[in-house]
Amino acid sequence: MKRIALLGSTGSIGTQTLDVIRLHPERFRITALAAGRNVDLVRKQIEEFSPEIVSVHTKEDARTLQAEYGGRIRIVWGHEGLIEIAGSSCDFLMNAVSGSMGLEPTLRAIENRVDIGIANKETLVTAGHLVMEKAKEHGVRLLPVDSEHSAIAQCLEGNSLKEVSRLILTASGGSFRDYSRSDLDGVSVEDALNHPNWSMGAKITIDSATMMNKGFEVIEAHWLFGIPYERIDVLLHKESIIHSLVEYQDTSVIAQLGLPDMRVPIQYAMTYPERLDYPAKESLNLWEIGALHFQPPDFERYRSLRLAYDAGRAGGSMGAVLNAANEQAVAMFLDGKCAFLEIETAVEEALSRHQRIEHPDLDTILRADRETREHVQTLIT
Ligand SMILES: NC(=O)C1=CN([C@@H]2O[C@H](COP(=O)(O)OP(=O)(O)OC[C@H]3O[C@@H](n4cnc5c(N)ncnc54)[C@H](OP(=O)(O)O)[C@@H]3O)[C@@H](O)[C@H]2O)C=CC1
Ligand SMILES: CC(=O)[C@@H](O)[C@H](O)COP(=O)(O)O
Ligand SMILES: [Mn+2]
Repeated sequence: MKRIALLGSTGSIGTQTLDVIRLHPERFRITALAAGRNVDLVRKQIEEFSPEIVSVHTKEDARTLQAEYGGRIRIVWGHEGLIEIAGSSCDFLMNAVSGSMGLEPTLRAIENRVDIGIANKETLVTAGHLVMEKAKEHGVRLLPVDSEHSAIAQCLEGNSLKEVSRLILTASGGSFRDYSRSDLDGVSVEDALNHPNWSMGAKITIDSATMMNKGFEVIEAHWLFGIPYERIDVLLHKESIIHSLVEYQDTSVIAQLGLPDMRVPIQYAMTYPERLDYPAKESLNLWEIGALHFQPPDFERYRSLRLAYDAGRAGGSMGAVLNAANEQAVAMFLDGKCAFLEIETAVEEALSRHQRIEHPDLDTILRADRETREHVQTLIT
């Protein structure tokens, strides 16, 4: 029985992780849950999964839940609560919170020597160097949950990284993939949230529409697989059937395919190196799909993708600034405080103003994150 702690239990990846656990009750048991503000859903999850410890965002919600559950469950709260869940007694941590708030819990779980299912890509964008170094030091595996990275890990199975010539990440193009740059002027939040292939949380759906999501995934792939940026490519593929590809030095290309369903990579991360049956399965019939389409990305149209490549290559503190500026600007777009195109303008401005720091430690990263958010607020308001 694998004991699972889950960060972000009320979100898109969190609820799908619980779906996987429901499919295999003999294999998995939830020991800890962490959520934000959705207390009604957390209550239902407590009733169904009987965790030993639960974290919520506010002290008030924690008090209410503690009064309801008495001594049966320990209720913690806030950022410290998330870190406590990551350090709790378990065999596997699924990190499915959104944003750089996932960084410190990831580092705590590594110290706790548990394998980590890493959905929270912002952790690696912000401080991939710290995370990978610490994971190596403590012998902890970071198992990719992101569909592209799960695909790459599957394409690498049984082969040597030394023989890889290129990683090719597929990209749907997001909600505005058929728009020209001038069409993006004044697009609404509602339209931006309408992803053609995937149902996901709001923040990643906006990242997908700007293609910052793909830029983040390039950085994520660099850290997870140790491949330099000049050998990581992005390929537009609007059907999201091929989840990514690996080219080997003999020019053979291995791809992983499947219908867009995040429960498949979630389950693979949780059972790796085994593959379990997927009882909810719907087979991929390529004849039903008909045709698959491919296009190279236009870096002028998708400027965020270029910004991410540049920040990744520059390294040091640039990833933290890229992520924090983007998080702040996306939150403001979702709140109706700025236009869609202002997201990338704010990120570009934050990156150009920042004095790059070579080997930032955790405090330096957290300071860069905080200062960048403050700076973006002044840029937009
Ligand atoms: N969704 C997807 O298909 C994919 C997601 N990812 C990555 O996975 C991560 C999660 O994405 P997704 O599931 O879509 O995001 P969601 O927005 O759907 O979920 C975010 C989760 O984090 C919780 N949360 C928010 N604020 C806080 C806080 N202050 N303290 C503690 N918990 C908090 C939310 O709780 P609450 O709702 O209770 O407030 C919710 O449980 C992201 O990094 C994303 O990039 C990667 C690939 C695919
Ligand atoms: C499901 C998943 O992994 C998302 O990150 C997805 O990749 C978003 O799609 P695009 O960024 O390709 O639009
Ligand atoms: Mn992805």
